[in-house]
Amino acid sequence: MSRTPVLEVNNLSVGYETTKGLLEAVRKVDFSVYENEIVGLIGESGSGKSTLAYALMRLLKNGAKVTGGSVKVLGQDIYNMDPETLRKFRWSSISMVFQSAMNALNPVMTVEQQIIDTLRFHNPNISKKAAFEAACELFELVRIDPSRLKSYPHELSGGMRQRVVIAIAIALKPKFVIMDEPTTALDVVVQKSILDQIMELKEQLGFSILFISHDFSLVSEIADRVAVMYSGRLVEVADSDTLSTPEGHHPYTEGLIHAIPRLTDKHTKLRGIPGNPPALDKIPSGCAFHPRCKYAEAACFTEAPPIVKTEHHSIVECHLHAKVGGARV
Ligand SMILES: Nc1ncnc2c1ncn2[C@@H]1O[C@H](COP(=O)(O)OP(=O)(O)OP(=O)(O)O)[C@@H](O)[C@H]1O
Repeated sequence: MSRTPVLEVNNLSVGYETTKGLLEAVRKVDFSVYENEIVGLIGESGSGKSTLAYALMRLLKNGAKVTGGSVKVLGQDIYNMDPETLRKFRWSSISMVFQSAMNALNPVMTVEQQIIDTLRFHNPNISKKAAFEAACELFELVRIDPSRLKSYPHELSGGMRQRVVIAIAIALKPKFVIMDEPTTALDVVVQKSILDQIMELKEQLGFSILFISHDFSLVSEIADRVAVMYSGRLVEVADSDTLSTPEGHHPYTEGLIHAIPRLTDKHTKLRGIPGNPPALDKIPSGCAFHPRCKYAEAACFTEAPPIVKTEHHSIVECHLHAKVGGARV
């Protein structure tokens, strides 16, 4: 069965202008997200997840720029769009839930005004009454009583604020939503209820999600597929079911799996990954993960690893997997 991609990323590189020159934080990344799919993007802090997300929205901040490759959303290359087409396309076809709700919302405007502004921005002719009704409907969708529309962001709880940000992201019924750590700042109970809600909204409205997080267990629970990022590269892309098997993965993925605390393993010591991810100006030669990899061999120090398909249905970028017979892709 052929699936329709909502996002196609080809050979994408993104760099930052720094005092040390242009340094790449995303390095030749390829992946797709299909209709109705949730793809999780995980990796330690600094692996390039947010840089990639902002590049997909064409919202890179000053000092950051795409240095190669392409991004297609619903078949359209967003870097070939003129500003007016992009303005209409963003939020109505692709939208984003940012990491911090407090930063995403304007503190001196009521949330009603912020939702109505989003609706008006794309449909200037919408009547006051229709915009208000649409805002009430959105609040009901994200399970906030519409009476709270008159509130300012600081008058709402953290969970409610994040729900408002989600309401704004889905206001124009986009087909693809990027969620950058949408629940990180919330306690686990609120986190769970927001995740359940995201899943419900996805079913109801039929959008695809790129869900960014550094929480491996959370991502493998909600995503259909998971992409693992390390030092600007996607080192493994696997079905979530495949990730429940601790073996057969990229050594970095294996390390992330072993670092997950499990309630049933009361007496098992957690095994973290030794060392830290490299700085952008100190990316190791060969495989960037080799200084932290317990399996590293001579080739890993000098040669870029091949991308191979493993018997566990993952695509991994690793010399080790190529050696044990994975098919190169
Ligand atoms: N404005 C900037 N100038 C230079 N380097 C930057 C800038 N912003 C981010 N970086 C670097 O780019 C790399 C990727 O950062 P990015 O924020 O995309 O990672 P991340 O995986 O999203 O991390 P986190 O989970 O902490 O948000 C890091 O090495 C970071 O230090």
